[in-house]
Amino acid sequence: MSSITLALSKGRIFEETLPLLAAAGIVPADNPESSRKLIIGTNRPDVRLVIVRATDVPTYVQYGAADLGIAGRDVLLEHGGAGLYQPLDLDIARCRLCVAVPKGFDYAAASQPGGRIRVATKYIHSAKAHFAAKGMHVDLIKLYGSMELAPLVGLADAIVDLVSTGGTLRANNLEEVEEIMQISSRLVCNQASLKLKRELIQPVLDAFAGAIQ
Ligand SMILES: Nc1ncnc2c1ncn2[C@@H]1O[C@H](COP(=O)(O)OP(=O)(O)OP(=O)(O)O)[C@@H](O)[C@H]1O
Ligand SMILES: O=P(O)(O)OC[C@H]1O[C@H](OP(=O)(O)OP(=O)(O)O)[C@H](O)[C@@H]1O
Repeated sequence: MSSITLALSKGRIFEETLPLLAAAGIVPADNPESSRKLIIGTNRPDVRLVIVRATDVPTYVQYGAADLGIAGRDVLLEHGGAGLYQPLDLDIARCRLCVAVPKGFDYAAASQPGGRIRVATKYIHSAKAHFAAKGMHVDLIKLYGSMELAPLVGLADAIVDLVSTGGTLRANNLEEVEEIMQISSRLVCNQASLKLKRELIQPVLDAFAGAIQ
């Protein structure tokens, strides 16, 4: 019997995907927050979930280890999207990619064409494209977490990071100075899977599309 595998990350994406899965008649058998299982069955024998790191979702789908996945636009832009069909913006995990600096830092002066600053980020590709379009010279420092700390301890002048409520910036005396793009999560599909397993995948795509508010 043919079956489909959906790659999801724990936390907000899993939580916000549950109603979409429900609309497709799919109910996970375990909660990844409490279970250590990495492969989670569902009420449907032909659908299973694999729980992976948010940044690994596109890779699992690209290589066909998962047929479908849900990943943020931020993650997809860094991955590049090779081999992935992106049929749906699910409008979940909404936030924005921003430039932020310590309060009082004169970003307007530093960001004049020809200006040079040091920027810490996990989003090297998107940051590079943004600053290149502004004609700024930027030394990018790759971090994997807690970007907000970098300007506070002299590692960088600015950060490029995700902002939602702005609470993390405020708590660390930082301010947003530029929005780079709006972010939400998308459904991605392995291109070969879509051809070979269309009869299983299409109803899931249709149910998700119908459930997006
Ligand atoms: N504060 C936020 N509010 C809303 N959506 C967010 C927020 N932070 C991140 N996201 C979105 O949710 C996705 C998953 O974020 P999550 O925090 O679960 O993983 P992560 O910790 O960024 O990734 P990794 O585990 O690979 O380091 C991000 O790629 C982004 O698109
Ligand atoms: O504007 P806010 O509402 O404060 O959200 C912004 C924070 O959210 C994200 O981190 P996340 O919550 O994913 O942190 P974690 O990965 O450490 O859980 C992002 O990297 C910011 O630090």
